[in-house]
Amino acid sequence: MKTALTIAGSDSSGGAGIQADIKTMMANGVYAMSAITALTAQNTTGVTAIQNVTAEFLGQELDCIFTDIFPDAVKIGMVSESDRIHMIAGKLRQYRAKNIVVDPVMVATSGARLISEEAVDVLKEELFPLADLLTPNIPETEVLTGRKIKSADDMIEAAKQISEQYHCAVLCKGGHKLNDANDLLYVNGTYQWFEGKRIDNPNTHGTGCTLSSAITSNLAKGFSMVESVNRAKDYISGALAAMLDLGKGSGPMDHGFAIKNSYTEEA
Ligand SMILES: Nc1ncnc2c1ncn2[C@@H]1O[C@H](COP(=O)(O)OP(=O)(O)OP(=O)(O)O)[C@@H](O)[C@H]1O
Ligand SMILES: Cc1ncc(COP(=O)(O)O)c(N)n1
Repeated sequence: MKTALTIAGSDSSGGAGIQADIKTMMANGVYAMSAITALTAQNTTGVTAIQNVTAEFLGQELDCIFTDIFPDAVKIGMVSESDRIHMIAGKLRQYRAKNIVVDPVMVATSGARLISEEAVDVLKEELFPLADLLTPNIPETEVLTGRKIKSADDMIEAAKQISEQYHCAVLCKGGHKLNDANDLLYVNGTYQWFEGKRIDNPNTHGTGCTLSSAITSNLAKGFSMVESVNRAKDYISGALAAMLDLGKGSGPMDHGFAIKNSYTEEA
C-alpha cells in the first residue's frame, strides 16, 4: 500500500486540517500518517483557540515517521510559527522527502488567521523551494505575488510568477472568488485549466485541505502531476456534491461519499 503524510493542524470539528487530510487519504486509497503542528479548538463557525506543539516535539513526530514508514508523498498545511517551519524544512531535507505538496494555509474560511505574519516569509524562504506543488487560493496568491487577481489572465500571470520563483508547479484555486470553480495548474512552463461546475453548497469548510490531500494521495500512487490534480478535482467535486449539511456555520464535506459498503450502512 502506498503511504502519505500530512503535516498540519488538528481541527476539532473534523472538517479541515489533519482530520480532513486523513479522511481524504483513506478515501483515495493510501495509508495516512500525521505530524500535528497545532491543536485548534474550532467548529464550523470559527476558531476559538490555537495551541501549537513545540518545534522540538514536531521534530520528534517527523523522526518517528521517516525512520519507520517512509511516506511516498507529503502534504503540508497549517504551520503557524517560524521555528516549526524551520524544523519541517530541516527534516524534509534530512530525509530527502519526495512528492511534497505545500498548501500555504493563511486564513480559514471562517476568517481566523492561521499563520503569523513573519512566518509567511519563512514559509516562502524555507518550504516553497522544497515543494513539488504549491496550492494557493486567490487571496493567498495575491499575498504571495503582491498582485490583485481580478481575471483568469491574472491567475495565469501570478501562477507563472510563483512557479518561476520557486521552481515548482503551482495550482491557483479559483473556488472562492473568480468565475466557476476553475483552478489553474502551471507546470513545466505551461498552464492548464481544471474546470469545475460551481456546486451550490455553502458547506465548504476544509475544501483546500481536502483538495491538496487528494492530490498528495494521487502523487503517492504514482500518477503524474496533471493526472493527480485531475483526479483530486473529481474527488472534491463529488465530496461537495454529496451535500452533507452539519453544524451551524460553513459545514464539512462528505469525504466518504464514494465508500459505500456493508460497514457504512445505518441500522
Ligand atoms: N462551491 C464550489 N463548487 C465546486 N468546487 C468548489 C467550490 N468551492 C471550492 N471549490 C473547489 O474546491 C477546491 C478548493 O478551493 P478553495 O478555493 O475553496 O480552496 P481554499 O480557499 O484553500 O479552501 P479553504 O476553504 O480550505 O481555505 C478547488 O478545486 C475549488 O475549485
Ligand atoms: C487546522 C486547520 N487547517 C486548515 C484550515 C483551513 O481550512 P478552511 O479554510 O476550509 O477552514 C482550518 N480551518 N483548520
